[in-house]
Amino acid sequence: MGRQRMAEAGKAPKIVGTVAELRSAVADYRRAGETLGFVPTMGALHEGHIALVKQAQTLADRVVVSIFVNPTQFAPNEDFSRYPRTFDADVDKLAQAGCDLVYAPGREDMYPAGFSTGISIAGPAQGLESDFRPHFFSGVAIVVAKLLLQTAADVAVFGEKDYQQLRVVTQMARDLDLPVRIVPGPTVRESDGLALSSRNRYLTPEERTVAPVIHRALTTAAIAIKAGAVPDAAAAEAEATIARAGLKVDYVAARNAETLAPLASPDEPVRLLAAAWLGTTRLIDNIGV
Ligand SMILES: Nc1ncnc2c1ncn2[C@@H]1O[C@H](COP(=O)(O)OP(=O)(O)OP(=O)(O)O)[C@@H](O)[C@H]1O
Ligand SMILES: CC(C)(CO)[C@@H](O)C(=O)[O-]
Ligand code: BAL
Repeated sequence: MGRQRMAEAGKAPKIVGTVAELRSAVADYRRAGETLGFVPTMGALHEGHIALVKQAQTLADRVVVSIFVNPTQFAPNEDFSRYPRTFDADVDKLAQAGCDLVYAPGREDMYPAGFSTGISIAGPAQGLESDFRPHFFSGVAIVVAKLLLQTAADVAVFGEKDYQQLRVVTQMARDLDLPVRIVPGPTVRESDGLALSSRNRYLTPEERTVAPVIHRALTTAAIAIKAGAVPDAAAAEAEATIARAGLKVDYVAARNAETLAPLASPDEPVRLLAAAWLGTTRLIDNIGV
């Protein structure tokens, strides 16, 4: 797939809110013989999201971005109600990026009364995030499956920042024969290494100065593993570093980079993944070895 026609940067994208409007806009692209790229988001867009849009533009002729804060992936005690909602600013950023179409469904469009279907995933969904957010991947799976079926995109870009989510979505697309290519987008970071995240705006100025410790500790561990350290020992060392900086660690783990299973042999590809609380903000990050 090559990009034949780029939406004009600065031109407002078309905004649709229902599946019928979305399908009609996508049908126009299809009639013109154009391919479709997709970037699902929960809004509060930052440069990490925009990088995914730009990547999708290199993979398809048209790009649709969804903005939907998905209630089914939040537990009742989590931050659904205070999750940042910045729709107008998001659309401005997408216009600057040359995004063609914004899909912003309402809750009742995605989950009408009587909605009864679920998707349960084992494999890469087991452990890590699931140990601390047991509801999370069933919520992500159902909304991503719906979004992929609604957009009928050829290719969808997911950020490596949410690495386990990327692996889970890749597995689901394969298992369900979804006719879409799932492509990873590299993590965009601040200059001090902190991964861009919509939730970073919850951090106080003091917490913000501490937050890069996660990336620093993972980087140190990755270097140690490359130099021959035992991955689990390097992960434990990173966990201690992050805890010493005052964070409450959910996990730091070295896992098989593809299956996310615990490591069983020395020649597996390794991914280091971490989640930790800084005050009331939960941060996640990961790095390849
Ligand atoms: N720093 C980043 N670099 C690359 N992709 C990212 C980055 N942050 C988020 N993404 C990706 O953007 C997509 C939408 O994510 P989402 O809207 O949840 O943003 P977020 O910043 O991850 O928010 P949150 O703080 O809720 O985790 C996901 O595929 C996610 O992995
Ligand atoms: C993929 C996603 C948009 C599903 O709600 C969300 O989990 C996210 O923003 O990473
Ligand atoms: N970026 C992942 C979405 C979530 O944490 O709910």
